[in-house]
Amino acid sequence: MTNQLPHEKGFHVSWDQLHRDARALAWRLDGNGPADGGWRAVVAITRGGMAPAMIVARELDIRTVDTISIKSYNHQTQSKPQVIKSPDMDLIGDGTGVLVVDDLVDTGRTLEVVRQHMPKAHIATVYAKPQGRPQVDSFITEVSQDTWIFFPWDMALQYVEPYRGTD
Ligand SMILES: O=P(O)(O)OC[C@H]1O[C@H](OP(=O)(O)OP(=O)(O)O)[C@H](O)[C@@H]1O
Ligand code: HPA
Ligand SMILES: [Mg+2]
Repeated sequence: MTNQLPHEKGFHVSWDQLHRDARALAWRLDGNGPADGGWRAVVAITRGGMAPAMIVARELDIRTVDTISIKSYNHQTQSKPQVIKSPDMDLIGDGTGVLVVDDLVDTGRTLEVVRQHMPKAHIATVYAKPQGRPQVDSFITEVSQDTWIFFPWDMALQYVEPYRGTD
């Protein structure tokens, strides 16, 4: 394992910030579902989409929640996206009224696979990078392409040296 980042900048997101941003996403989506029936299900893209999907489902009072599992990274190295597990397609249909939620879109390759599965679903992420933006229907915060977003489940509190150092 290496500590070296392929990106110049780090954007560190706390649980509190993630909660606020996922709530903001839910509020943005509220009332924007199809006129006949609104949002009827949430599909979380595992694993990173599960925490924001839970918050969005809670805010919008949606109790039908499924998952799609797409693996596209090993640590910070991208490989060809693979569908490991599909949602219940009897429930999802073509995706009308379905909210697909992920933590972020980066290159957009994960969401390309999702769109093939559920062409009419609404895809929402909390964070977005410019290259992936065309793949996402709603998001809250954009960061630059050379930023790596660190999520709270990948971090821990730890000691840092004082700014002026110690003798
Ligand atoms: O837009 P892309 O370039 O495809 O990248 C975005 C995807 O990559 C990460 O998931 P990852 O595949 O690492 O799995 P994880 O959610 O289980 O961490 C992230 O959670 C998004 O799902
Ligand atoms: O910036 C990122 N942070 C965490 N996971 C990711 N997967 C793709 N891009 C990112
Ligand atoms: Mg993911």
